[in-house]
Amino acid sequence: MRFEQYLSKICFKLGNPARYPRYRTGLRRPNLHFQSPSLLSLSGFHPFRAYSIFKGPGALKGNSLPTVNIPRFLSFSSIPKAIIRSLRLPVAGFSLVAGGVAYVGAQVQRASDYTKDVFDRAFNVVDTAWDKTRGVVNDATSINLPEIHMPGWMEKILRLDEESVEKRRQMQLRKTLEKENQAENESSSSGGDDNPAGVVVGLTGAVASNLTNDDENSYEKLNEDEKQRLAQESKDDRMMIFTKKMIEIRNILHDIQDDNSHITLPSIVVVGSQSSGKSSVLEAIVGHEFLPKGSNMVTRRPIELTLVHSKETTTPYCEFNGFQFGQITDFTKVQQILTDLNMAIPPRQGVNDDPIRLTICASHIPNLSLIDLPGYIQIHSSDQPVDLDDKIASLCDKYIQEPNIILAVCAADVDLANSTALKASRRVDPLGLRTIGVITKMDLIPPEKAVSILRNEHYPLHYGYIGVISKVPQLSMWSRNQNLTDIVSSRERSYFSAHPEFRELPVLPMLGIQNLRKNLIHVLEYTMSKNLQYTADSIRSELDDCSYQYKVQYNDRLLTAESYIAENLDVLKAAFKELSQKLDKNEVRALLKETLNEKILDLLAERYWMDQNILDWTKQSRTVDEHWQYKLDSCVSMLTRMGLGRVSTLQVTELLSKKIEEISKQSPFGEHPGALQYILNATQDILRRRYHNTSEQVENCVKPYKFEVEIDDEEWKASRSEALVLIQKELSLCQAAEEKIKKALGSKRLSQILDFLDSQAKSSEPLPVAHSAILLDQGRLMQYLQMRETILKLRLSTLKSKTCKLKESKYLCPEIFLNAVSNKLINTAVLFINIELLSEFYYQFPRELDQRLIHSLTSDQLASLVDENPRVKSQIQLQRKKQALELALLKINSLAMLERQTDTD
Ligand SMILES: Nc1nc2c(ncn2[C@@H]2O[C@H](COP(=O)(O)OP(=O)(O)OP(=O)(O)O)[C@@H](O)[C@H]2O)c(=O)[nH]1
Repeated sequence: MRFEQYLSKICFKLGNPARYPRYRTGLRRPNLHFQSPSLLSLSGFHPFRAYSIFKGPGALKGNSLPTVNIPRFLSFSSIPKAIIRSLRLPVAGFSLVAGGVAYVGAQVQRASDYTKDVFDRAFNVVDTAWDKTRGVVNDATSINLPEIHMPGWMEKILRLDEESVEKRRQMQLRKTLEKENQAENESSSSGGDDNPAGVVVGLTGAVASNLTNDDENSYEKLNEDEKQRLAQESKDDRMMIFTKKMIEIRNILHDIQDDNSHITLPSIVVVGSQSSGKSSVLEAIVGHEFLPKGSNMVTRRPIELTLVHSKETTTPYCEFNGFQFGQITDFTKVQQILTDLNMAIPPRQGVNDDPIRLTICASHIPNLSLIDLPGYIQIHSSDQPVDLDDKIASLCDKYIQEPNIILAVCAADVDLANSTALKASRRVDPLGLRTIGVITKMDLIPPEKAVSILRNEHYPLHYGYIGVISKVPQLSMWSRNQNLTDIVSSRERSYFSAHPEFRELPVLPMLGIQNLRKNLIHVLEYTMSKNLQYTADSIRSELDDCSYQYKVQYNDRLLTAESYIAENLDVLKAAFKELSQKLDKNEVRALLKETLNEKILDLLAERYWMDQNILDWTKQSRTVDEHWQYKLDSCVSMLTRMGLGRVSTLQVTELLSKKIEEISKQSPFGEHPGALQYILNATQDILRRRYHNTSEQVENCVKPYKFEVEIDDEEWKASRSEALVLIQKELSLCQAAEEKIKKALGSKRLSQILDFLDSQAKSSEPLPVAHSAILLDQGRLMQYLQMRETILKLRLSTLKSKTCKLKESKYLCPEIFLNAVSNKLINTAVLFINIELLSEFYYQFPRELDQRLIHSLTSDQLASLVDENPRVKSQIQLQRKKQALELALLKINSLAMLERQTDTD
């Protein structure tokens, strides 16, 4: 190949072969593309520059060598029952007494604190277990649900309003009084960190041990109303905790769910016609205006809302899951983001089923999971798709399936018979068992008609209807921060109390946002609880499947992004070590030698072989006059002033970059373009940092040679041998080129062409052209090569002669002297390149890799790097899914276990 290029280059310039001092193309010139822009700018190397040397003597001037570039069967409220029923245990009597008295007594405070703590453990034991492996499912748990605090309910938990429990408590109390200490011990030993039920039993015992008869008497002193109020509060708190836990589980499962997943945890899905008042209802529930508003169908994507009750949160905040907006406390901003995200769906598309996930955390909101959907439409505008109504209907149908609860929002001023929401809900829930009807705009119809709708006579629903007046009033500047729920409730109270029709008892609980909120909490909790076992079974089944796949496909080998990258780094570092042993001083020397040999040959060709007197001078006179002295001195000057510092440093940096790229591509990082880029950047950065220093050092140290080069005999001898090899190689190349032309044209035709060219040269008149221009070019090239062969042979014989044995004959044997000079330059350059560049690079590179690929990357960056390899990506995804399912199962089992124990008791 090199040979063809060599020939083609010559042919390129064939018009005047005599202008080409060497027919070498400089192919051995390094292809120096240093990626650093700054170094590139230093380069100045042009791919065709090699030709410039053919442009005559002057062309070489200034040319240095190329430069180096997320009715229930068992109520959760039975969890505390479980505790009460556990009072049948010897220790239990104490516990119940303690529960009643805990509310009022000072001792109770200590007991209840302990109880909270232990119950927390009962619920959160899985959290602890999970903590050990957390990190892998960071994404699933990325919503930072606030820490669960048992808000006073554990202080009240033992005070249940159920008579049977109270009787049992009395009986058990008598039985167990004498065995107090023993019970305490037993209960203590029955508790365990890893068994939630055990923890419950343990905690009651622990509480019991802290209580006295005085405490019980205090509880007895409470009147019935007080007891009922406390019991209700306790229930509400329990529900809240349960729902929150379930929402947590839902969030864990959210990110790992795919099309094959059958696990669904219930949410409340809000459906209704456009402008029926869905957003107003949701905002009244949340207490803030945050949903997109406008006439042009502003809800185009499902909005999955997770409401998280957090007592400690003084300033409510929102988080968009899957976005890096952080915690947003300004609800106007939330509204703007939601509007933008919705409006990003072009009208031509209509709706999109990719949900926006938003979590709202506040002290005044319940734990709820709600989904807002685009409103059903009757007609579409010209820029909307003709089948938009179908698209919305099918999107809503997707969400209103079991086990979700349907919140069918109907405006009171529209006949219920025409409610699209009710029609849709009836299709999937014909008995109306999981549909709640919300009648908005109650203020727009006569009270008697409103009451008639609420009586649930025409379109009965299991959970009935709730009438609201949810219109959000125009808020003044100073009332903007006020809780919207309070404002709406207050306006509702004024309206409903002003109309006697609403004062009838059966109707009262069916009115107002507050009642709607309470109903939603109860229905969601009930539905979740009802589905608890089914959900647990689904998770278990999916986990089994997932574990099986993991074992079969990956032999249960744990893989994390960190460990994967670390392992690959080890492989790369091993290859790097090998490289550093190979690419040593000798390698650099060979590289520079090749470069300088090219330079010498170019100089010889230009300065000597093109000289018309070379043949005579070599054959006959061999005199050293000024002419020939000047030639050698200028060649030495060209060699020593070629910018060796820059050239050699760039060549070595280029070689290093190339080698690092090669070993990186051969390493497992070869399948990670992103990681490769980090590696290459690290390489470039180190080399860039070392470049200037090294090149300066080399340049400074070769400076003396610009003025004087002293050669000893040994050096001369070695250089002579090398020069012979060099010229011999050049001769071989020349002969091979001739042979090639001969083969291509044939001997006969070639000699005809050569004869013609000879005759033409001798004739004063132009001869008739007997050959094509291409053939004539080939002939001229042949003449040129033959002449060069002759010169090279003569030079070889001179170099072999006695004359060239002595260093004093340097002007007669320039090839040897130039070779000796190049050796001196190379030795100096190699010395400093080795110290300033190679050693430093070999030290810094592995450390730079650790820094860039381990220490500096965020977990997201790390994950996206690892995901570049589809095989590893699917392994980590399956592993993440497995771990998320395990966590979800642990959490749901802890809830189910407490319920089962209560049932057994
Ligand atoms: N009088 C009265 N107006 C209400 C009531 N609830 C909502 N509105 C008004 O009805 C209009 C539509 O309310 P939205 O809450 O935006 O209805 P929507 O169903 O969310 O509308 P889309 O998102 O467009 O489907 C707004 O002008 C509200 O102010 C209400 O109880 N009484």
